[in-house]
Amino acid sequence: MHVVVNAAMSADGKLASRRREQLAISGREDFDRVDQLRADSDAVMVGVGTVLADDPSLTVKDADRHSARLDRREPKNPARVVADSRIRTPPDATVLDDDAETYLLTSEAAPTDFIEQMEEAGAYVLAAGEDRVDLTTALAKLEGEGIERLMVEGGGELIFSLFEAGLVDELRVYIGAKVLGGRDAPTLADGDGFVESFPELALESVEQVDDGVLLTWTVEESDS
Ligand SMILES: NC(=O)c1ccc[n+]([C@@H]2O[C@H](COP(=O)([O-])OP(=O)(O)OC[C@H]3O[C@@H](n4cnc5c(N)ncnc54)[C@H](O)[C@@H]3O)[C@@H](O)[C@H]2O)c1
Ligand SMILES: Nc1nc(=O)c(N)c(NC[C@H](O)[C@H](O)[C@H](O)COP(=O)(O)O)[nH]1
Repeated sequence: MHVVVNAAMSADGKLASRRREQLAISGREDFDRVDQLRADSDAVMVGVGTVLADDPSLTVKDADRHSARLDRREPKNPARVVADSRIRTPPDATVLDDDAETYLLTSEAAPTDFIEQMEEAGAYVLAAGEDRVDLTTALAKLEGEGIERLMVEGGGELIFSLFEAGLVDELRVYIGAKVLGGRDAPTLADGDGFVESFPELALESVEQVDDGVLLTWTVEESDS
């Protein structure tokens, strides 16, 4: 599986303000690029923190253009994937609508009645890990479902865990022309933070997009 993390951050490294509300950091051209990346992916993944904060749809917005470009007869949305250890996704969340398939990655700690509720809403529930989603096992299960190209849209907790597990192949960061501040505002990689060995990146490209910059990095193999 090829895993691309894509996120937009402010000039001071924040994914959102301290209120954790949906906030456009990207401009139009960058949102178009994200739409294309979604269209080119088999699935788009977020953590449940992003579902609770933004209620995203994670669908392709300009489906006609991308299906023509990809020579598809019918427009097709990528699957949606939510990392949600104990199932906090609300039953009326937009990611559970009929516009795309949705996989909910949970742990053994997820209550059975919540699992049933999600399945009734049409989601495929995959359990991996005891208290928290074991991302290595969960992504292997997704690969078994035919997902080869996975795009991760955040947030910072999920992105940190994916780096920690050594699962990220590529990082695309759009840096927008805003300063958000806030010591508790989410950043690109939150979690507990690394202290001894740090994921190393190789810069592939630097590009001006809108009034910001798009950085594309590949992730170096770790020695450990
Ligand atoms: N600017 C951007 O590109 C962008 C993208 C996505 C989200 N955001 C913002 O980020 C914020 C949400 O980010 P967040 O960090 O709070 O939440 P998140 O989306 O990273 O979700 C974290 C949650 O996922 C669940 N989870 C399950 N297994 C996990 C694992 N192994 N590791 C980590 N988490 C696991 C946990 O319940 C955890 O609390 C919102 O403010 C949203 O607007 C911004
Ligand atoms: N690329 C990007 N630029 C931004 O400025 C921004 N705020 C996000 N945020 C990502 C987050 O995951 C959002 O929740 C989804 O981008 C919403 O997706 P929908 O439009 O509902 O499909 N992403």
